[in-house]
Amino acid sequence: MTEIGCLVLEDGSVFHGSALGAHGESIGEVVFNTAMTGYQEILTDPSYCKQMVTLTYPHIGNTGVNSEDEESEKVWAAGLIVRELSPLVSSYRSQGDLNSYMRDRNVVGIHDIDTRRLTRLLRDKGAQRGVILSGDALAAAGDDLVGYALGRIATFAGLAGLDLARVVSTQASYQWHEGTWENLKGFPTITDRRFNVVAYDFGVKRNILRLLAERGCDLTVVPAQTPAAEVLAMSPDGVFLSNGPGDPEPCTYAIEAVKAIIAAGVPVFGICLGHQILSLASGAKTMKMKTGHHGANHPVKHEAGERVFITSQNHGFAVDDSALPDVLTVTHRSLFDGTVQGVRRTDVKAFGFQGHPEASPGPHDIVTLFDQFIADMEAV
Ligand SMILES: NC(=O)CC[C@H](N)C(=O)O
Repeated sequence: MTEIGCLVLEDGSVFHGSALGAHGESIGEVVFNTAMTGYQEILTDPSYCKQMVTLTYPHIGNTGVNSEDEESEKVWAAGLIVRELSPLVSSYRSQGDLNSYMRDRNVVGIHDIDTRRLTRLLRDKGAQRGVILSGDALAAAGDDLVGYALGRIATFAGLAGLDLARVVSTQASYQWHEGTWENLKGFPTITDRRFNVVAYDFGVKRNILRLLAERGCDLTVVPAQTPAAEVLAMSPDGVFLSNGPGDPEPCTYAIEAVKAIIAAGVPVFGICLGHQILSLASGAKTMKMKTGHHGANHPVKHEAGERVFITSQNHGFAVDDSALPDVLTVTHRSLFDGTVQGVRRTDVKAFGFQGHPEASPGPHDIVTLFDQFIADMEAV
């Protein structure tokens, strides 16, 4: 039997639908993602911690779920919001269905709601805090659904000022030598290891580590709060700064560490939160965006080459264009809103990209940024 579910936003809007996954309550920032595929990679992307993702693509779940498409060890998204859940699963890779997958992992979601109305609202008003309620948690609202829901939403102050990188980060260092997935073969172990690379885990996605390993990086993944001295003691050829959730500004431990690593002349490459932390360590400022960028179809222009790349994106903060230090050059810009998408230091070999060159899900247009990091390490 289908159970009802409700989504209520901080502006008081109510969406009635059906419960998806676990029944209960989930609170977070509601965003929309325009990717047509990759719901499992999206759910397991640690950068979605404390966010509930609305998928604008209307028909979700038809390829099921499988153990190879996990981008981390668990689901981090606070919830999933879907128009229509596919009643059938059909893929040779499928090992289960999305509804059971979410239920088994205690992830609350909602489907059968008008995601176009919701997306237009988010586009006009900006990302909203919200709550999904179903089962006993919905019954607890009694006759005053909106009043009750607004009270629950008020317990979450939003993402601005929130340091989540150290919350999602690994607790202990580990080595990574796995390459990217190959059809019918799975994940190869990479034995060609030419570069000693330390990767800061602020919420890293596995496909990033795989693409680095495949290019000859012998990876040591370290916790978010690892001091620079510990990293430099490993004599790395390069340091990678991962993606991650929350606001980059309160990650002062990481900003300080990156300053020291740059001062030591070690090449640095940052993706998304890592790009923001590199920028902050270089004297830039970051800001919260209205809706952020979440999708797999975002055009980004390479400033010098005049080339346009279609990219994967997932961020709600951005580097502030109006306050850039002299040591940073803007290398890429979003063609949607002109925001900064890439930076490079003018004095040392360090660069960052706001989007997701590893895709997963998304187009592979800009995967060459990983080669750029290798070239930087070779040039030092
Ligand atoms: N994917 C990411 O690394 C996201 C970075 C940061 N949490 C933001 O929302 O902007």
